[in-house]
Amino acid sequence: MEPAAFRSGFNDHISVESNGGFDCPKNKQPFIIGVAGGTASGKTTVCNQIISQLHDQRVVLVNQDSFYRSLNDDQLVNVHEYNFDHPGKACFNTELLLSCMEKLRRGHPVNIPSYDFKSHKSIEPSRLVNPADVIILEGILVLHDFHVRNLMNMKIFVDIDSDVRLARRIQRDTVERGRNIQNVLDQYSRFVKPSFEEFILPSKKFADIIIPRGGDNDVAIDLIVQHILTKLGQHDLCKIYPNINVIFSTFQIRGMHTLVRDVKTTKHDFVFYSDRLIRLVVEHGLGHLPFTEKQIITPTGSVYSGVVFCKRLCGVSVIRSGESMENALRACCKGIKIGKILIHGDGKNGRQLIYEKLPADISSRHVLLLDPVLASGNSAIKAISLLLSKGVPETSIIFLNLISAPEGIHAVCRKFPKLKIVTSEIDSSLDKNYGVIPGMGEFGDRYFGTD
Ligand SMILES: Nc1ncnc2c1ncn2[C@@H]1O[C@H](COP(=O)(O)OP(=O)(O)O)[C@@H](O)[C@H]1O
Ligand SMILES: Nc1ccn([C@@H]2O[C@H](COP(=O)(O)O)[C@@H](O)[C@H]2O)c(=O)n1
Ligand SMILES: [Mg+2]
Repeated sequence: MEPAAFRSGFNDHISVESNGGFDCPKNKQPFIIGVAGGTASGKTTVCNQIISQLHDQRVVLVNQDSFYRSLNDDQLVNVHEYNFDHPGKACFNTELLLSCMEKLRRGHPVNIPSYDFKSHKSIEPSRLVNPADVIILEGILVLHDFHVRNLMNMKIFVDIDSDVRLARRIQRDTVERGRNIQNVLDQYSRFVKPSFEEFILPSKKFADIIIPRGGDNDVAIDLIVQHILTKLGQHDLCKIYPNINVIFSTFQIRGMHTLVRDVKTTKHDFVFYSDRLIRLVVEHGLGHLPFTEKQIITPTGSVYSGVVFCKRLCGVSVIRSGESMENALRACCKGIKIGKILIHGDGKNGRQLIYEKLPADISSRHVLLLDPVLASGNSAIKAISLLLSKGVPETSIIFLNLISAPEGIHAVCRKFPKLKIVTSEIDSSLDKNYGVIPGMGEFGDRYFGTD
């Protein structure tokens, strides 16, 4: 089965032939967005907002600025004579840009040059960019060049009044790019403004979406994000199933995922970072338990209106991977009872319950079901069915895991709409062996060192 991110028919107006015979089947290509606009219109700001709202997706940003050619010594002496806003070959290395985009589109990692606006040169180190489901290409002239434009599935033009842009450019270039006001104004009137009028503004006609007010336009950004999610087929999971809770993604969490998902990560690091992620998921899951209000007196004699933790809890781990989550649960809930379930069966084969040992009074407890990976959902369904047969109400079950595949979410949530799932990331799909993609491999083997 193809990953969900690639199954939704996006890129359907791009065929393999029309894009230079790329070796990737057309339904496996990433969604490419171009963001153009005049200098300081807010392109970078808009891109960052889109990226932060797409936090569960694999997104990369490529800047056209990275492909500025380094100035040589003669050019540097007369830098104020240089036109950085012209689409000609002398200014940008568009061939390199196209080749990097082509590699990313084929699913290969690329090294993107780093550009320094103060020295007007490419500098080391370059930036390693990994393939992603969404690639955003941003820059003043990305809609001008036919070949670059032709890469895009969605073309955006950020449109802001020129006065506002000039004011922002003066501020930015004097603060961040080592310029003085006179340089900025001279460059603006000699090169930036004429090139904007001749090349950039006319490229607006190629845009699918024009965003007035740039980064202030929350509605436009939200619509764009919803459209991308729809195209990725990831749109509705949290909306269709309100019982799914994905913990808020931060760079810390992305960093931990990067480590645990990396095939090169050592067992020691895998365990360390999995434990950190598990702890976050467990803490988040506990936040979904019912509570009662309580007022206490602080040492200052003041009244604090708080809550009391839910007391009747238990954990149930699905052997063997789920056992890796027990320590975090014990660390958060002193003396918690933990039951075990062993289920046999792989892939889409039927699941068999091999062993279970659950607290006798489980039906009167809230149950935290522990299993780090939700793949097809078959094991989870078996485990949840057992809990229900023991009299645990569906509403009293919180299923905690690190990664969930959309297939598993659909299967579990359709069958058990009243339980809660707490996860740290939703992945793209399952492969033909029912492994989660991109996934993290066989969790139990990596965690317990049996791989
Ligand atoms: N909506 C906004 N309100 C205020 N300042 C903004 C806004 N959007 C961008 N800026 C500022 O204007 C400058 C240019 O924005 P940037 O996103 O870098 O534009 P571009 O990438 O189009 O050149 C930056 O200093 C940025 O912080
Ligand atoms: N060495 C350079 C290279 C480029 N510029 C200016 O940068 C502008 C593009 O970046 P934005 O973030 O504003 O889109 C472009 O207008 C160039 O004039 C520069 O000043 N020095
Ligand atoms: Mg920018």
